[in-house]
Parts: sequence; structure tokens; C-alpha cells
Amino acid sequence: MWRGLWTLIARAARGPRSPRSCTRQGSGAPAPSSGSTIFALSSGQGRCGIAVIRTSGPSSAHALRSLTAPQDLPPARRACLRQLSDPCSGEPLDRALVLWFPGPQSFTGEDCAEFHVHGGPAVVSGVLQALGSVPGLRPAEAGEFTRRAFAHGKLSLTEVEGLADLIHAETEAQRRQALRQLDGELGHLCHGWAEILTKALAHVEAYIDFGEDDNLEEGVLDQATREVRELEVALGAHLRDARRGQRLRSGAHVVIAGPPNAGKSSLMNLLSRKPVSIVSPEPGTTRDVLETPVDLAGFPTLLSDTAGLREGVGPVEQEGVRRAQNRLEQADLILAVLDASDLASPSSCNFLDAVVIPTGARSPSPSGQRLLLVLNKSDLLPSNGPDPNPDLPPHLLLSCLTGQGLDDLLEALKKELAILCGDPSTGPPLLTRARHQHHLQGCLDALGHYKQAKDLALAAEALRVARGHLAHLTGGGGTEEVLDIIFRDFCVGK
Ligand SMILES: Nc1nc2c(ncn2[C@@H]2O[C@H](COP(=O)(O)OP(=O)(O)OP(=O)(O)O)[C@@H](O)[C@H]2O)c(=O)[nH]1
Ligand SMILES: [K+]
Ligand SMILES: [Mg+2]
Repeated sequence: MWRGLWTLIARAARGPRSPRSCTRQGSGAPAPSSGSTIFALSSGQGRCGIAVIRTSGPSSAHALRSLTAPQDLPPARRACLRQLSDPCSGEPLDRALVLWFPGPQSFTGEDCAEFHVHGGPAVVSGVLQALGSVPGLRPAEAGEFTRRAFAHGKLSLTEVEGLADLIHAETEAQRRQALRQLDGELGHLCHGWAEILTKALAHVEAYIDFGEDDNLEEGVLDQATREVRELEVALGAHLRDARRGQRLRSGAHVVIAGPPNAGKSSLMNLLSRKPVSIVSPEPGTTRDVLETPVDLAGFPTLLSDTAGLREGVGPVEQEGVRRAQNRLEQADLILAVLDASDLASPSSCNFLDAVVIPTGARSPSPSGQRLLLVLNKSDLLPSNGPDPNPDLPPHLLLSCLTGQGLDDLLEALKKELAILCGDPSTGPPLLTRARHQHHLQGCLDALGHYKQAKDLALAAEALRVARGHLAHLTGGGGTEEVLDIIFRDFCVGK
């Protein structure tokens, strides 16, 4: 009987009824049009010390030989100095280091060549033109090198996304997260989950095929159900964290709010280190929502300054207040600012009652919204005096004028943002894209169908659907459309 079961495990792992399992297969991408060899400048545009031009495809060796003297191929993966010249005119182009990467041990899995040339625009365009004149070579499309790497199974889809994020990473936390994804952590996690599903599916299929024979080990079906239950818990925990990874990728929404003249715009300018907002002693200076991307303590954020919240004002300021309230609802983190020397004023009290106390009391609120209370203008308080208001919720003292308290505020922001975005140095791999969330949710829904299935054939089908979602996440059976969206993020030469 157990031999039968192992045959089934193997069959479930392979298909044929099942979707492709979660392995590092390039499957979904179109096979690179056979015969075409691509080339592009892979380093940045513009004048630079050294520019890297590379090729990928079967004519790479021919291209290398056509442009270099001596014409023999350098040893694999070793840099060699060569004279480069135009194959048609024979005109010298540069003296350059060239490298030869025979496939499949190359970035794309195909034969590749690299030319490390002097970075002047004339040299670069001369070499690109010379490559264009070699038969079988054409300029690469955006992301085409990576797409070929994916098609040859060198990178899984989540690793491709990690690479795109790494190229675009602007803050330290983003870079760490992207590197982890490029290392395949999310892919490995999905792979493990897919294996659990494969085993559970094998158990269910064994029961379907041999259950009646009565010589099947007791509890095979119970074991499958137990495994599915454990997987549901793991997926649920990951999905609850899903917003964090997305915030880390696209920036957390941090909204500065408070009564008029508390110093919100002063704080905006201090944190963004540029004069984004107009600061003036006149209450009601800021009317519209002003926003700017800011790297706060290593985390990417979209920082917004808003109109001071107060009632009984003219129609323009009223519209500003309405916009401020709208923006507050979308905030991941509210930076609530009050004037430390003016805490008893009606506008301060209203703001405390309407925003600070309700949000603070809900912390962590169902929406996950968080709040930091900042008492600004601490320079106006008597020095070394007692806390101006010990009854207030936890707060920080700050002076935008002198900068006192800024380090403590940045430290507190770092803690809040690590909670909101996840800490990319520790913790489980994050789901950085809506696509990841969609497939994990699809997998979880299918597991729900498994539990409700009245009939074993339907239960087995639910497990196959669940596994299909995990396979899609890492790129097995990825559709053309998804691939287009992902590779669009890349630049030419990558
Ligand atoms: N003494 C002192 N004055 C400050 C401090 N921060 C801001 N101010 C002053 O307070 C006044 C109001 O500052 P803003 O930054 O315009 O305040 P705001 O909250 O954006 O005001 P509205 O947009 O009108 O709601 C300005 O005159 C600032 O120079 C501070 O830390 N200490
Ligand atoms: K003001
Ligand atoms: Mg302002």
C-alpha cells in the first residue's frame, strides 16, 4: 500500500492533473525568440569612468570575436584586455576589458559577453553601433536580460521582483527587503507551503484510490486535514502582515495634523529638510494638503502637511479642514502636533478630544492606524520646568525652532515605522506587492473550500487550486500579462 501512496505523492508533485508546482521554472515567460542576440548599455547613461555593455544570446561569441583583436575568445569569466574596433570599417574604438560568460553559467543562462569600455558618450555609441552591425544582434528591450534569466529558470518571479525593487530602492529598509526577496526567501517559503499541499493532495488521492480496500493506514485523511489547518494558520498570519510589505515598498503615509499655528508646517520642513510649506505667525496659513516623499529613519514615507483643524472659519479654510480630515483617515501614522505653550486653548482641547484620544485609545486601532503626540515650541516653556501636562497621553517634547527633541522624535518614528512596515532585517519575508497578497488569499480561500467539500474529489480539486495560487506567486504558469507588468519596471540593459 505505501508504495502506492508514494507513487501518488510523486504523481501529485508532477501533475498531470495538477498545475505546475512551485519550482524555480521560468515556464511563464515566452521562450526568448530563438536565435536573437540582444545588446545594451547596462551601466547608467551619461559620462562616466567605465561603461558596461553586454550581450546575451547565441551570437555573443561571434560578436565578441568580431569586435576584438586578438579574435580568440578570452577564458570563461575572466577579464582580458582587448583592442576594440568596428568590424565594418576597422576603425579603432577603445581598449577595453572584455568578459565571456558561456551559457548556462551566466546571468541569463545564455551565452553572454561584457565590454567594460571607457565611459565617454562617443566610445559607448561607437561600440553600440558596432554591435548593431553584427548579424543576428539587436538592441535589447527594457528588462529583456532579466526576462531571459527568468525564462531560463535563473530567477523565480519573486526574485525578479526583488531585483526590480533593489534597482529602485531609495532607503536602507527598502534595500534590505529587496535583497532578501532577491535571495529567494519568499519563494522558498511558498515552495515549502506548496510541498505541504502536494503531500496533503497525495493523501487525499490515496484515500480516493485505496480507501475502499480497507488496507489503507488509519488516519490518512485526518493527517491531510491537519496539515491543511496548519497551513491556513501560517497563511493567515502572513496575510495579516501584508500591508506592511506594501508600505515598505511604496512608503507609509505619515500625516502631520493639529490645531492652527501649532508648528505643523515647521515640522514638515524640518523632517523633509526643505522648505515645502509656508511658515508664518498667521493661523490658517496652510490650506491645501502638501505632500513630499521623505526617508524617515531609513524608512520610505509620504509625509503630508495639513491645514490646522478648527471650526468657524471662512469657506476656503473650511475646505482645507475638510481635506485635512480626509487625509487623516488615510494615514498610517498621525504626527499630532500641539503648541506646548497653548494646551488649554479651545482648538488644542478640541483636537485632543477629536483626534488624539480616540486614535490613541484604539492603538493598535483596527485599521492599524498609529499616532505620535508631539508638543512643539518647548523652547517657550520655562527651562527644566515640570512636564506641562502629565495628564496627556504619552508625548514627546520638541522645538522646531531650536531642534531640541528632534533626535528623540526620529527614534520614536523609527519604532513606529518598523511596526508599520515590518523590520526587513529580521522577521518573516514580507509580501511587498498586491499580487502576492492576491495569490495567498486565493490559496487560503481554496483551503476553506477544501474544508467545506462534501466529496473527496472536490476536496482534492480545492487543494490543486490552492497549490496553483502558490505556483503563480513564484512564476510557475505566470501569465503574459503579469510578466509584462513586472518587467516594465526594469530599465534597458537590465
Ligand atoms: N518659539 C517657537 N516658535 C515656533 C516653533 N515652531 C514653529 N514656530 C512658529 O509658530 C508659528 C506657526 O508655525 P507654522 O509652522 O506656520 O504652524 P502651522 O501649524 O503650520 O500653522 P497653520 O498652517 O496656520 O495651521 C510660526 O511663526 C513659527 O515660526 C517652535 O518650536 N518654537
Ligand atoms: K501659521
Ligand atoms: Mg501650516
